[in-house]
Amino acid sequence: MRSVDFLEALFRPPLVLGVDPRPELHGREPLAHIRRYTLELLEALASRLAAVKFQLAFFEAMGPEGQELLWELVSGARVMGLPVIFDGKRGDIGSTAAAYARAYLEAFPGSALTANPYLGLDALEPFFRAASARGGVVFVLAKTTNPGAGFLQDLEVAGRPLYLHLTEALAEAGEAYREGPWSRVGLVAGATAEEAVLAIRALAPHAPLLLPGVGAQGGRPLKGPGLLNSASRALYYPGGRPDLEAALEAAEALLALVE
Ligand SMILES: O=C(O)c1cc(=O)[nH]c(=O)n1[C@@H]1O[C@H](COP(=O)(O)O)[C@@H](O)[C@H]1O
Repeated sequence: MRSVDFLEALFRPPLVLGVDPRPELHGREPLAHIRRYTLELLEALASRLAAVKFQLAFFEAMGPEGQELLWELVSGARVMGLPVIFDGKRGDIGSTAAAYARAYLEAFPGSALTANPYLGLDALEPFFRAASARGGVVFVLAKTTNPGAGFLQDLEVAGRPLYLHLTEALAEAGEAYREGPWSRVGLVAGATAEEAVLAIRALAPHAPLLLPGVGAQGGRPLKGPGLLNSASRALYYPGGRPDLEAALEAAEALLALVE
């Protein structure tokens, strides 16, 4: 039996803490402060979260020490039994995708990775296989929160937007990776576009849905099976700075809308 499985996140409180650390908000020894603040936050919030989502770009931007910090925080979350999402939006030809899959889904069994579908389904298969073998989940971008997302995602093809064609194809591909009610092929749908979330859910009833954009980007949390509401700045920097007490209050306020 596997000791950790990301699908368990779907049975926890439906809130994801996004960790996107900005060193300029952490004083004179920023990395040490980020380490301490994040671990305290995770400890205080662990039982109230579905998962923690580490945005890889912010750690990469801190150089080699940032990478080290990331691994320490990932280890901390795992020790606390908190499921981890690596937000890397990876996507490349199959052989390279397989290397990304090794780096995240295989090295950290029971975790999730965000993926970019632009290269096609064959390029996503290594992620799906690794997730399936190691108790993970892949969240594929379907409908994103950025203002220009519609340029490709809403493109009308055969009478409906491209993101729904993608959703249908991924729901079909995800059937091979379904265990009970949930597939290991999940989708990302911005909480900023509620109608799109509902349309995606209708076409992909077995896909776990990651809903970013809660709070800072104007999205509000949505309630429903398999919906994971994700907030980064609104939870990690409530009021624009690190603040443990305010973060706990923000988490409870968001959860009150969906529990
Ligand atoms: O995959 C994501 O998490 C994601 C997808 C998307 O469509 N929009 C989006 O904002 N995100 C990520 O979610 C986080 C949003 O941060 P906040 O706006 O501070 O909550 C960032 O880490 C983004 O990279």
